[in-house]
Amino acid sequence: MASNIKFLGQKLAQSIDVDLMSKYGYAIEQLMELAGFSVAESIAREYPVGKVLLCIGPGNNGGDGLVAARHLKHFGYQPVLYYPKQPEKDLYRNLLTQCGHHHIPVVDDLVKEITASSLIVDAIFGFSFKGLVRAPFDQTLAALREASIPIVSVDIPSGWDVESGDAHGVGLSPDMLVSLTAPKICAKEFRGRFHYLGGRFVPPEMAQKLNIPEYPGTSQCVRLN
Ligand SMILES: NC(=O)C1=CN([C@@H]2O[C@H](COP(=O)(O)OP(=O)(O)OC[C@H]3O[C@@H](n4cnc5c(N)ncnc54)[C@H](OP(=O)(O)O)[C@@H]3O)[C@@H](O)[C@H]2O)[C@@H](O)CC1
Ligand SMILES: [K+]
Repeated sequence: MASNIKFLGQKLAQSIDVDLMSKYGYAIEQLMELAGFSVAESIAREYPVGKVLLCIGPGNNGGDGLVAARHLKHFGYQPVLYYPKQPEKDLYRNLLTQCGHHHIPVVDDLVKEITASSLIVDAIFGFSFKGLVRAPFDQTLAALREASIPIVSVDIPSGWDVESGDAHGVGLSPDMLVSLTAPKICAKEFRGRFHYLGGRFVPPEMAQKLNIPEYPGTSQCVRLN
């Protein structure tokens, strides 16, 4: 590990998120844009341009995926979205509209798209995931577990408990994990090749408490392993 960075439990991760949007004055759109941008940059550092299947969940982890898709398109990748549960919320609708105007299609046949892609982005569940995976995402995770292409997980490997990891044995085994703000406790169990940190929006007071490493130059991400 590159620094003595703090690993966050579920409650602490959620309270940091609240602090960023109250005490520190951020809007969720700003945080999400920088989070998703950092995911796209982490991917661009390690994987060649190609077709990327982004699996989008119903919360803000999914929002990060929608942002990452748009930046990946600008970087020359061919993103497609699998988005089985689309909440009626302006935040996500606007991000989806932006993807539409970037000619990023929404696809239905997950198994077919896995076969046609060179990389999967898991933006299904983040730090608010709890309990056993409910439908329709139980089926989604089952299909993704069968995939033979690399998976990049945003913040948490989906299906993993935020603190105890893949306690039920139904979670994904990503090749890359992009932790946002700071890694969650489950990231100690990460066995993939690339562990990155993104979300370069942490104010110095908070960065010091969490032992966030220096981001190099103008980069939005820093490798942790
Ligand atoms: N400060 C930061 O670092 C920032 C972090 N950001 C990102 O936000 C992420 C956290 O987002 P979040 O709080 O919206 O929750 P998230 O994990 O996406 O999931 C919630 C959804 O999942 C669902 N759900 C839950 N359990 C389930 C189950 N067992 N089976 C099925 N469904 C289940 C739940 O459904 P519900 O329980 O409400 O029915 C709800 O719809 C964080 O990880 C990071 O990626 C950035 O965007 C901004 C800055
Ligand atoms: K995820």
